Amino acid sequence: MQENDRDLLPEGLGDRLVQQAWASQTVRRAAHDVLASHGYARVETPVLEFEKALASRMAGVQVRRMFRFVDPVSMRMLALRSDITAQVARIAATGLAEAARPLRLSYSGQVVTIKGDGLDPARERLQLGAELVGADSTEAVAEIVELAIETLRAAGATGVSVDFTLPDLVDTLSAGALPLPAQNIEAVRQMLDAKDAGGLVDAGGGAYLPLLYAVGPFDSAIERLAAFDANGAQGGGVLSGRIAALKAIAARVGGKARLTLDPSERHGFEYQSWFGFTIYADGIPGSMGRGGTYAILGQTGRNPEPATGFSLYPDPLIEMVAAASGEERRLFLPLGHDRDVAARQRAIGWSTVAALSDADDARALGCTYRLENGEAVAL
Ligand SMILES: N[C@@H](Cc1c[nH]c[nH+]1)C(=O)O
Repeated sequence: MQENDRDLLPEGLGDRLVQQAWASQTVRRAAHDVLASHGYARVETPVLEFEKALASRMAGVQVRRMFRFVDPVSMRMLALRSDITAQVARIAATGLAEAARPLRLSYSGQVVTIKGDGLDPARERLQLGAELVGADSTEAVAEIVELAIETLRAAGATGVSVDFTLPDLVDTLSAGALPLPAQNIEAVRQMLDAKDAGGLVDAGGGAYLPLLYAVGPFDSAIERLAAFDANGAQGGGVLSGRIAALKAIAARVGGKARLTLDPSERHGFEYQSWFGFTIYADGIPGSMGRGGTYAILGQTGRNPEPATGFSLYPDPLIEMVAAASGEERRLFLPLGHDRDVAARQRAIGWSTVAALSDADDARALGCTYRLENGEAVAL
C-alpha cells in the first residue's frame, strides 16, 4: 500500500456522512417501531462467528460469499456475517430453544459479502428484518408479508410491490407428477431461472414449460398456474395446495401492495422452502429485500423447526430519505446564553449548537435560528 492510499476504503465499502447517517437512523427507528408493535422482540448478534455456526443450520447458505479467516485465539475458522437470519436461527435453536412458539424476533445490522450482489458493487449493507419461528403456514406467511410491506412503508418507501415464488417447486414436482432423472434436475432449475424455453426442453424439462408462462400480475398468472395443474401436473395434490395457499396470502395482502407471481424464480432463495417473495418499491432499482419459509436445524436429537421471515436491505431507501430531508431546526446558542432556557428548547425538540468562542459562526455551523433574550430568532 502506498502512502497516498492511506485514506482509501476498499472497494464496495463506504462511510455514511451526516445526512446519510441521520437518514439511516430514521429508517431503522421507524422500521423497528413497526416490528416491535407487532410483537417482534429485538435481538442483537455479533458481527463474526464460527463459520460452521453461520453455514450449517440452514441448507443452502453460501459460505463462499463470506469473508473468512482463522481466529488466532481458537484456531478455528471464523466468518463475518452475511445474513443475520442464520444468526437468529442459531438463537432460536439454542438460547431461546425453550421459549414459547411461535417465537417472534427482529434484528438489524451491517452484513458483508466478498462480492456485491449482481450489478450492485456494495459489499456492506444494512440488513433489517423479522423471523417468525415455529410456523411456516399460510397464516405465518401472510403475517410476514404484511409486516414486510408495513415496515417498508414506515421506512419511507412508496408504491410497494411483492413478487411471490415457490422456491422448491421443481424439487417437489420432480419427485412426484413430473419426474426428472436426478442428473437433469439442476439443469432444469437453471433453465427455468434463466427463463430459457429452448434450454429447458433440451434439458429434458419440456413438461415444465408452462411454468415459464405463469408469470406476471398475480391474478392472471395464478390462473395459468392453475390451468397447468388441471392438465395433470398435480404433484399428488401438492401444487393444488400451493396454489390455494398463494391465493389465500394474496387475498390478505392484495390491498396493500401490487402482487406478481414468478413460480420458478429461485435466485436469492438458497434456503427457502415452499414459499418465497421479493419486495420492491417505486423509484428504487433492484429489490428492497426478500423472505419466505425455511427450516432451522435444531440441536442434535431435536427435529428441524419450520420458520418464516423477511429481510430488507434499506440502503437505497436511506439515500432517498437523505436526499429528501429538509433542513434540520438547529438553534445557535451564543456565548453566555441561559443554560436552563437552552435545556428547555432541547426538551421541545430543538437541536442546539453552543458557541465555544466568539469566532463561531452560526450560519456556517448549519444553524437556522439563534437564541436571543430567551427566544429562538430566525437567522
Ligand atoms: N435472510 C434472507 C431472507 C429471509 C429472511 N427470512 C427468511 N428469508 C435473505 O436476506 O435473503
